[in-house]
This record gives sequence, C-alpha cells and structure tokens, in this order.
Amino acid sequence: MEQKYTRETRCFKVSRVFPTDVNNHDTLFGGKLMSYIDDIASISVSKLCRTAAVTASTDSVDFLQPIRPTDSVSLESFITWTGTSSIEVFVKVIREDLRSGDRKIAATSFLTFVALDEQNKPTPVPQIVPETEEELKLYETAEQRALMRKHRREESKKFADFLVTKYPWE
Ligand SMILES: CC(=O)SCCNC(=O)CCNC(=O)[C@H](O)C(C)(C)COP(=O)(O)OP(=O)(O)OC[C@H]1O[C@@H](n2cnc3c(N)ncnc32)[C@H](O)[C@@H]1OP(=O)(O)O
Repeated sequence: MEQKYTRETRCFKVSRVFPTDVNNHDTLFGGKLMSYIDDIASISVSKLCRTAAVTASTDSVDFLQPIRPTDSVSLESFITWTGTSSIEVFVKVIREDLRSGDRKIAATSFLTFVALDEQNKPTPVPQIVPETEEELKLYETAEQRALMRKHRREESKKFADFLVTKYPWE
C-alpha cells in the first residue's frame, strides 16, 4: 500500500480581508471563509491522491474569532487520516492583527473527501503517515470521528427519505 507523509499534503494560504469580503458586522463573511476552507482542503487532497475527489461532508466549521479588515487570514490544511477511499482533512484558520502581530485561532474544520476513479467510483488512496505531535494526535482521534460520521450519514439518509421534494408553489 502506497504511503505519504502528512507534511507532503500540507498547504498554506494567506489573504487580506477586502471590503467585498465582509458582512454588515465588518467581519469576514462566513461563506467566504467556508469557500477558502473547501478550496485549500481540496488541494491537500490532490497532493495525497492525485486523482479526482469530491467533498463528501464537512463536520462543522467552528468560527471561534471574528476576522476583521485589519487582520490577515491564514489557512493551513493537511490530511489527518485516510480510510479506503475516504480522506479526512483538517483546516486551521489563523487571524493575525496586522497592527499588533497578535495571532488567534479563528476557526477549525474537518472535511471528508472521497477519491474517485475515471468511472467516478470511489477508489483507494495512499495511507497517511503522521510525524509531529499535532499530526499524531489528530491521526489517533480520527477513527472515532469517522465512526460518528458514518452514524450521521445513516441518519441523514433516513431524514432525506422522510423529506418531500415538492416545491412550495406546487
Ligand atoms: C470538490 C467539490 O466541490 S465536489 C462537490 C460536492 N460534493 C459532491 O457533489 C459529492 C456528492 N456525493 C457523492 O458523489 C457520493 O455520495 C460519494 C462519492 C461522496 C460517496 O459515494 P458512495 O457510492 O455513496 O460511496 P460509498 O458508500 O461506497 O463510500 C465510499 C467512501 O466514502 C465514505 N463516505 C461516503 N459518504 C460520506 C460522508 N457523507 N461523510 C464521510 N464519509 C463518507 C465512506 O465511509 C467510504 O469510505 P472508505 O472507502 O474509506 O471506507
């Protein structure tokens, strides 16, 4: 089985917060941050598997700190765990006050992608090898998160079966 070190999947992105990126509280729009998160996570996934892959789920995006126009927003992503075709990615968002240099964790997120072959079917991915303390901690706790996701997915399917697809005006 092919293996890759976590560090080989690590990506980093730093942006300014422009006036078009903020909401009416003058903080970074949550949807913009979610788009940055999905974008960077997908690049870590490509570095791992080098095949097509889709976002299967996002566990949560925990917005811990507001990000203001005087901050920079940095995102770091890396693969924390792999199943057979599924890939867990962790994204850490840091906001830095550009006037003081003060840094805070502004958001964190776990996403799961699934690698696809040329027929768009799930396909096996290389296994990940963690090295640092942070990577090891996230790797060791990943199986538990994968189990919770499996359970949630089953519940979501049941819920979807219950929902109607009729439009309100029909
Ligand atoms: C990059 C983008 O923007 S993509 C756009 C947004 N994403 C999409 O459109 C994806 C839509 N969904 C799909 O295409 C399908 O549901 C897929 C590809 C995610 C899964 O396909 P299925 O045929 O249901 O896959 P299957 O049940 O065989 O599971 C394959 C793997 O995916 C994992 N998986 C499937 N759904 C989920 C989920 N919601 N969350 C976490 N893992 C999942 C399974 O646990 C399994 O993992 P393993 O191979 O490591 O054991």
